[in-house]
Amino acid sequence: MRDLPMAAIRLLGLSWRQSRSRTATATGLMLVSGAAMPLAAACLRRLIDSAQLGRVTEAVVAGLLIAVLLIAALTLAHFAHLAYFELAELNLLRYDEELINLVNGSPGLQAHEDPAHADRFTIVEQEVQQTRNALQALMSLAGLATGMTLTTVLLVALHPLLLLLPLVSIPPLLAGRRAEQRMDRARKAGAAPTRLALNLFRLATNAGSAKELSVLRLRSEIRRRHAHLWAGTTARLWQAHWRGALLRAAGQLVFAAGYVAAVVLVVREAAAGRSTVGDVALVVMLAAQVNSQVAQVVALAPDIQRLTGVDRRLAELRQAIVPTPEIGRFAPAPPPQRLTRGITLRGVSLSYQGTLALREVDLHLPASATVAIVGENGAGKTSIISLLCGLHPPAEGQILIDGTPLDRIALDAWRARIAVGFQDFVRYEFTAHQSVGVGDLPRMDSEEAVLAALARARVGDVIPQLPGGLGTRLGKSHADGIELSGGQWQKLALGRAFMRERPLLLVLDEPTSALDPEAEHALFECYAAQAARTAADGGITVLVSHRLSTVRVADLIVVVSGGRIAESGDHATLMRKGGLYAELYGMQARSYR
Ligand SMILES: Nc1ncnc2c1ncn2[C@@H]1O[C@H](COP(=O)(O)OP(=O)(O)OP(=O)(O)O)[C@@H](O)[C@H]1O
Repeated sequence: MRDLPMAAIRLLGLSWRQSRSRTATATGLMLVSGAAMPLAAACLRRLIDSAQLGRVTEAVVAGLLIAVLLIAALTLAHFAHLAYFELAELNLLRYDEELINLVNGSPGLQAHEDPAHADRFTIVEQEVQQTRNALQALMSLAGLATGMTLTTVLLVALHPLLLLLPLVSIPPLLAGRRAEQRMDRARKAGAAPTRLALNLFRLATNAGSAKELSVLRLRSEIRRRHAHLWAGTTARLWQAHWRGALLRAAGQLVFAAGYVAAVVLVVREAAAGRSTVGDVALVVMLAAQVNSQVAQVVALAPDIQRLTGVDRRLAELRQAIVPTPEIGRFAPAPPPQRLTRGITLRGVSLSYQGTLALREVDLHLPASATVAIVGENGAGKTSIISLLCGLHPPAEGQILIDGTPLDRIALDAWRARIAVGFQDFVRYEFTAHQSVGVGDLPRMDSEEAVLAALARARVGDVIPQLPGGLGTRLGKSHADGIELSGGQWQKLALGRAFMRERPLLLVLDEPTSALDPEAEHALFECYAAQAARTAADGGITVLVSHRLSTVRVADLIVVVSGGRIAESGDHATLMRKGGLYAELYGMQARSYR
């Protein structure tokens, strides 16, 4: 409860910053609309008493005022709605921007991979939508507070005991709060299964997984798991809803008893001749208003109380984002213009949520070299790439770029000198031009740069296959979007990787896995050419591959096994050594025969 005022102030503060005129208009209209009904009741008393005393003019003025106030009570809230509806949309946009920034706020990928963080994000993502209702509820509450204050003043002026009438409105509020806490707990407990169920839903409806699900006949198994998770979450929510409804009903009953007592009290006062007929009418009308005011507050309470949940979880999310590591006494250095020595990993270990994926890796990638990283699935190849790109900090050891530790180099500037084609590349549902162009944002709009990158990557043949050429919209999020094959998407990703012209590090992580052998062959020729361009700046080309025959031309082949460097050297040296590489190479050569 203590957090509620702060959460409300923060939401109103955000609204004020988004649009002062809309906030002021909505609040002003709601305040007037809230005051209108109690004022109309006061005018009614004046009308009845004046009519009894034969004061016609006074009675007519009171009657006209009642009409104006009723119109205000009935219409102003609608005009206020127009203003706060727009405000709520502006707020949502701001929250979305903040969430995008928060999720991408840490320098590495740890925030994305932490399951607790993912849970919190899932909840916040859903709950910020509720700030729309919370803002409406806060505005309505401002009007109600004005109305309730006026009502209380008018009631107390008639009889001090009538002050108890608004007080008996507190039990329903407390009951509402308890009910909402139950719902909050149920939602929190259901976040992880909901995430799993959504994942299964996406799997079951995603075109990409349709083939595999059909062939493996997994559909009913996925449906069964999805239904099971969903049923568990729904049952928990339903139970919390049901108990909450009982609590709220008990609170309302307490108020109903107080209302009956107030009406009886006023009728007795009138019978004793201590009040006028107008006073009786006033109390009957105000008591009914208190009833409806409290009912409205109780109805609004869940929306407002939910605001504390959103606010708290947003604060937790902000705190959970790992701040950019302190550089301490070192100012971040720019990356070198060109590499002269190369990149060195010294005693480097990497862990994912406490599990070691790389152990004590010592490795030197010489400037201008073409390096191949090979090894079995899960050996740790992509983990090495991730370290080089600064996506994960090493748990131990150092990465040196021409002798300067990577953690002392400005990360954004280092990444700007990397060109990369990831194994799990992104399928940007933009135009084909943009999907390639985003590989080098400053030159994104240049058709010449995009075509040159596609040519360097030797994947230019993908463009004539598209109905609208470079302008073709890709993916199903566009009504006229074209879906591409896995290989076509990968070709665009490769073009993207070749957009940056002079990278210090060009990484191609299994770039040919979805391509046909002909495309693969063309590509490897191209790697050699690209490596020569990159090498002019001392740039290093790193290629991760499972196909050993294609990497034999590399200057340095690094064999990774079980998170360690098993051996390294050029093809001839490694074959002479007769170790793991020679064994794997022999096996692959035999299987291709
Ligand atoms: N984000 C992650 N969170 C947790 N564990 C991870 C993550 N990424 C990789 N791992 C684990 O780290 C180990 C090394 O994975 P990595 O992706 O580096 O292997 P790889 O050699 O590139 O494999 P592949 O050839 O299958 O792509 C594996 O055991 C993997 O399960």
